[in-house]
Amino acid sequence: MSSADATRLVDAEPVAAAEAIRIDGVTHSYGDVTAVGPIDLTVPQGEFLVLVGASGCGKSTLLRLIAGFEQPTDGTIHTDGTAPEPGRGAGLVFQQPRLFPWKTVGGNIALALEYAGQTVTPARIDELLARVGLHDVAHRRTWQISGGQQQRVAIARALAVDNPLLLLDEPFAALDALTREKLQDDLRQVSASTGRTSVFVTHSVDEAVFLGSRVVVLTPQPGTIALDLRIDLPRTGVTADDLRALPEFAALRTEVGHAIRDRVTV
Ligand SMILES: Nc1ncnc2c1ncn2[C@@H]1O[C@H](COP(=O)(O)OP(=O)(O)OP(=O)(O)O)[C@@H](O)[C@H]1O
Repeated sequence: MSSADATRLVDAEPVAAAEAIRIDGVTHSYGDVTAVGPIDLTVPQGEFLVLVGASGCGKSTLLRLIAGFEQPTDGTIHTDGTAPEPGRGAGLVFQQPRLFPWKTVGGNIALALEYAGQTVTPARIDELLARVGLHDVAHRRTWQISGGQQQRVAIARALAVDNPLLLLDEPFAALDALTREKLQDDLRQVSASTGRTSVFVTHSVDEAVFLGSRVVVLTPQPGTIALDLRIDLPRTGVTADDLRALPEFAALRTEVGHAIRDRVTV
C-alpha cells in the first residue's frame, strides 16, 4: 500500500453501521382506523431499540410490520435490505412464552434448531439455556418450571437461530416485579454479549431506559414518533442497581415519561 493510500485510510470517515431496519413513510390502517404512521425510522445493526408509549399507540403493530406479519398500508420496510417475511430473519418473543407443552425444555430448543437446519446436540441445547441463566432444566417439561424460567426458554429459543433480528413484544409484562427485574438485567447482558439488533416493545418507562440503547416514544392513534432518544448509559460493567441509581438514568426516565404523558389525554 502506498503512503497516500495509508493516509486516505487514516483520514477516512468512520464507516456507519449497516442498516438492520429501514422504515420509509410507513402507515398501517385496520379498516378506517390508522393505527400507525407515517413513520420514518432507520435502525443500525447492533442497536437495542425500545418502542414505548401508551396502550393502543401502535407499538405491537409496528413490531408486527417489522416481523412481516402485517403489510404496510403505505410506505416500505426493509430488514437487512429486503422486505420482511414471517418466520425469516427474526427471533420472536411474546408476552406469553408459547412453548410446546408436549415437549421438554430441551425439546423446545431442539425444534427451533431443527427448523433452522442446525445441528442439534445436548451440548448446544445446554449452552443456549446457560446463556439465559438456566442449568439442568433441559429434561424437564415446560410446566415443571416457573413462568420466569419459561420466558427465559422462549428467549433462548429466539437466540438459538442465528437471526440478525430479535423482536420482543412485552416479554416480561406477565411476570412478577422481582422476576421481571432479574430478566431485564439478564437480557441486558445477553444483548451486550451477542450484539444482536433488537426491537423491544414495552409500556414501562423504567424498562425502556434500562434496556434500550435508543428509545422511541410513539404518540397515540395514530402512532408516530414523539421522541427519538439515544440512551448513552454504560451497557456493561455496571450492576442494575448502580445503573438505576445514576442521575442520568433518572433524567432520561423523566424525559421519556414526560414525552408519553404530554401526548395522552385521560
Ligand atoms: N387486528 C386488528 N384489527 C383491528 N384493529 C387493530 C388490530 N390490532 C390492533 N388494532 C388497533 O390498532 C391500534 C394499535 O394497536 P396496537 O396493539 O398496535 O397498540 P399497542 O401500542 O401495542 O397497544 P398495547 O400497549 O395495549 O398492547 C389500536 O387502536 C388497536 O385497537
